[in-house]
Order: sequence, then C-alpha cells, then structure tokens
Amino acid sequence: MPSTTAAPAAPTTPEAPEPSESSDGLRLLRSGLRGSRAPATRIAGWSVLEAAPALVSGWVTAAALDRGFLADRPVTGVAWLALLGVLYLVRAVAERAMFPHLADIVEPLRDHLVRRLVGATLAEAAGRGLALDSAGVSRLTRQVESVRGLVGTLLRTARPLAVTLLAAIAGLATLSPVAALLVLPPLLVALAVFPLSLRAVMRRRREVIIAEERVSVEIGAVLGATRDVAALGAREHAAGVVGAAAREYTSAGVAVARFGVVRVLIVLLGGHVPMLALLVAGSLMVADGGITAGALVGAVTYVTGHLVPALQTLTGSVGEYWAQLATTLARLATATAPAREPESAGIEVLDGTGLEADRLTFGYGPHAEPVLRDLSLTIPPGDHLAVVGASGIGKSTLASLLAGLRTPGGGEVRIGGVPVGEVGRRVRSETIAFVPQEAYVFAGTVRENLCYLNPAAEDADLASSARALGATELVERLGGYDAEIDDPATGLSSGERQLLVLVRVHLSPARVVILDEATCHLDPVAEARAEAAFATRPGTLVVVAHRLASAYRARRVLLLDGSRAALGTHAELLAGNREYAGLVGHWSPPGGEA
Ligand SMILES: Nc1ncnc2c1ncn2[C@@H]1O[C@H](COP(=O)(O)OP(=O)(O)OP(=O)(O)O)[C@@H](O)[C@H]1O
Repeated sequence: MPSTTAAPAAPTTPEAPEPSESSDGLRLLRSGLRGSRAPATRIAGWSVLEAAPALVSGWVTAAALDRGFLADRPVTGVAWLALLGVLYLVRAVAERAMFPHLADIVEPLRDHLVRRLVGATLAEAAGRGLALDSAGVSRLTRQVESVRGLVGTLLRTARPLAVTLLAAIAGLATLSPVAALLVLPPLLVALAVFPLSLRAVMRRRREVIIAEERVSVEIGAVLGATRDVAALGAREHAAGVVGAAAREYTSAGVAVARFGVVRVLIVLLGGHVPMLALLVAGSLMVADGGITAGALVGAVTYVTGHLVPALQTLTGSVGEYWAQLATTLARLATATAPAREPESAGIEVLDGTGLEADRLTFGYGPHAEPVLRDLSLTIPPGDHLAVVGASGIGKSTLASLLAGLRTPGGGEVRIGGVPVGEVGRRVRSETIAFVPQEAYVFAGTVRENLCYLNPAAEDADLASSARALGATELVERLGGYDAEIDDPATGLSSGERQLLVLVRVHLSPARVVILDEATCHLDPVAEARAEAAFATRPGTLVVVAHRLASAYRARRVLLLDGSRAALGTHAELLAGNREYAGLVGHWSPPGGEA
C-alpha cells in the first residue's frame, strides 16, 4: 500500500473498553460468525441428543424407585437405571460428533479476524506512512488466537450448560408440576440476577486484565531502559513505577475475589434454596400422597445433578471466559476499526512548502537520551538535501519528524510557516510524501498501485513517471497497467516493490518528497536514476542516504553527528569537516562507488 504522511501515532496505553467498545466487540464477533449457520444447525441437532440424560434423569430415577426398588422389583429398578446409563453413552457419542462442527465455527472466525486485523494494520501503515507495526500485529494475532480459544471453550461449556438447564427444567416441570413450583421461582430469580451481576464482575475482571497489562508494560519499559535507569540513578523511581502498577493489579484482584460472594449467593438462591424447599415441603407432600417418593427423589436429582452444577459453571468459569472474551473482542474491534479522521481538519491551505526545523529535540520515551537535540534547519522549496551520518545517529527519526509523523519533544517543524502538526491530514498527505525503506505494494492492478496517490492520473502521466524511474520494463513484465498483482510479497522482489512505490510517489501531487532509504534495494544505477527523476521533478527532495553517491548528487548535505549537525555542500563538508571526510573515507573503500 502507498506510503504517504499523516498524523503522529497515538500512544498505545491499555484502557478499559467503554460500553460502546464492548458492543463494537460483539458486532465484530457477529460478523465473524455470520457464515456459521450450517455448523450451528448441526450442533443444535446433536445438542438434542446431548440433552437426553438431563431431560429424563429425574423421570428414570422416579420410575426406578416407584416401579422398581420401592415396589420390591429390583430388576425393574436396575433396568431403568441401565436405561439412564445408555442415555449417558448416547450423550458421549453426541459430544464427540459435535467437535468437527465446533471447529467449523471457530476456524473461520479466526480467519475472519486475522484478515480484518492484517487489512486494518496495512491500511493504517499506508495511511500514516509509517513502517508496519509487526510487533503490534503479532500481539493482536495472539489476541485473535485467544478469541478463537475462548469461543471454542464457551461452545464446549456454555452451550451444554444452557442445554442442560433447559432440559432439566422441562424434565422437572413434566415430572412433578408441584415440585417445579417449589424449584423454579428462586431458580428464575437467580438466573435473572446473574446477567446484572455479570456486568459488575466483568468490569472488575477487565480491570484485572488491564492492570496485568500495565504491569508488563511498566516492567518492559524499565527493562528497555536499564542503562538510562542506572546512569541517571533512577532505580527508586523505576521501582516506584513498577510497584504502583503491581499494587493496582493486586487491588483489582482483591476486588474480583470479593465479588466471588455474589457467585455463592446466586448458587445458594437458585440451587440450594429450591433444594431445601423440596426436602421440607416435598416430604410433607409424600406423607400426604401429593407426590410419590420416587418423584421427590427424581426432582432432587434434577436439582442436585443438573441445576446446581449448571449454576456453579455459569457463575464461575463461563462468567470468567465471557469477561475475557468481551475484553479481547473490544480491543480487536478498536484495532480493526477504520481510521477516523480527526474532528478538527486543521489548516487546509499552505502558503508555500519550505520546511523549517526549529530547535528540534526528540527522544524515544520521556526518560530516554534524545536522539536529536536542538536541531535547527531550513529546507527551502526545491532544495535537494541528503541526510548522512553513522548508523543509528537519527537520520530516519529526523525524516519522520520533518514529515510530521512524529511529534517532537521540543521545538517544532513548520511547513510553509505552519507547524506541521496543525496542517490538515488531507493537505499534509497531498503535500508531503514520506517513503520508507519498506515498500508496500498491495494486491490489485498495477494501475491501482501506481495511481493510489493520484487517482486522476492519465496513461500519459503514468508512462512518463514509469519512464523517469526506469520502471517501464517492469510494468511490461507484469502485464501492463491493468495486470493484477496477486501476491506482491512473493511475486515481486524488494527492488521491484520499491520501484513501483517510487513511481506512485513520483506521480503524486506531493511537493515535498522524503526518501528514507527508499532506494536501498535498487542497484546504484537504478538508484541514481530514481534520485535524478525526483530531483528534476518540481518540489523538494530529502534523501536519507545510504550510499555516498546520494550525498554527492544532492545540492546540500546534512551531517548528523551525535548532538551536533553540519550543513553544506558535499565539497564544503569534505574540505572543512573531519567527521564527514571520515565518513566519506569509510563509505569509499578502494575501488568502491562514489
Ligand atoms: N521506535 C523506536 N523506539 C526506540 N528507539 C528507537 C526507535 N526507532 C529508532 N530508535 C533508536 O533511535 C536511534 C536513531 O534511530 P534512527 O533509525 O533514526 O537512526 P538512523 O540514523 O536512521 O539509523 P540507520 O542508518 O541504521 O537506519 C537509534 O539508537 C535507534 O535504536
């Protein structure tokens, strides 16, 4: 996908999903389950067989007692119980038969989420002109795996639980309506209270998950800055930051544990109170002949064998799984949502495209040593500047600051006299094209790829840009402008992808082009041709150079050297700057390019 510019990336601090995010999560789940009707119907069919023991267990127990053991016919009693045994075998077969259909729901869901996630991440990288956040993708892919696992687990626990509850209630109501009247009211109240309590429990469980993440983020930040922590004597500060996160985690865990009492109350109300009512009122009714002893024991079987365990599972593991699922889905929904335009559009008209860096300071992290410190620089419209310096000195960082992709810690970057962060996103992306080393070509036609930043481009413009970049042969080899590029990752070499992206940017309206090692996979001749094509195109060219030739070709060279910077022509720097002369010497081994 194209490389262009946009607003700086927001920090990714974990936050509790808002209710709207939760419903976004549910919508995401629904969209992932949309094609699952057929396996769901098959699972429902097997669930009927699975429900058989829960449905008839009370009936069979009552018959075994009334017609068998209590009527002095033990063989009949055993035969009834044997029938129950057979039904449990049937249930085992049904559960086994269901597994492939569960996979038919869970695996397409996973594929759907991964597709959404990768698509959104690519679109984000293309829209912001930033390198692909592969660490973020892999973190979110783990969350997709966790959704897949949780949905599978819920299908294996919550589904049979619902089936058992319904079957046991139906069995009890038909076995003894009187016993059902004793059991159902408190059970239904408990079932009605459960969703209300679940919201509160879920909120607390989410807080635990978020607090846990915060602990790992803080530990990661401290571990990543151990040298700075030691150098600045900030051990106590670091310990305090991690300690605060750990305390937050502990208190969130304690709050969840306290809420465990609600779970006990629901099981007590829905399971044990009916049980007590059955034992007290039922024994009186047996004495009166209102209910047989077998039916009473059958009713007790429904309560102890099915309803109490179902309530325990519902308030325990199912609630836990659901809380985790809702949290993870909300995160994924946020991560896969299409990027929203900022409310305020920013400045819409630029008075010129001159770039100014004014006392620019930037460090990765609030306590990290700045990569750039107090750097001032003016790049007039039409300039051709090469940025050079040792590896890791901050060339790419400067390039992304100039493009407005990062927010400086101090100072500012202006374009046309306006702080680059205040320029509207559309205007900025039309004015500045930032081309990173990683070239994004998306699946689609050659034309769609080349015209992404200039959809109105005519064939003549396309041909002219392709010719200027030396990409005509590549376009022909791909089958022309309307040929499909099915698999850019494997069907094109890195150099070919870079060439296509360079044509795309050459064709764009951008009047400031920043090439951040965007030609590193081209051979020196192709690279020279590409730079010449941009240098002769109207506008400003900034090249983060990885070969001496780029500096040699540029009108001016900026040498970054730790906290200092030197600016001049290649010849001026070579004559007057020892570091630059050293860099040129390092760059130009005997017989090497220059
Ligand atoms: N996202 C990041 N988080 C933390 N540190 C970073 C990040 N990106 C770069 N750095 C560090 O900032 C410093 C400057 O990096 P930068 O990529 O700007 O250097 P560079 O001069 O472009 O290097 P190279 O020539 O190797 O590409 C390096 O020490 C690098 O490790």
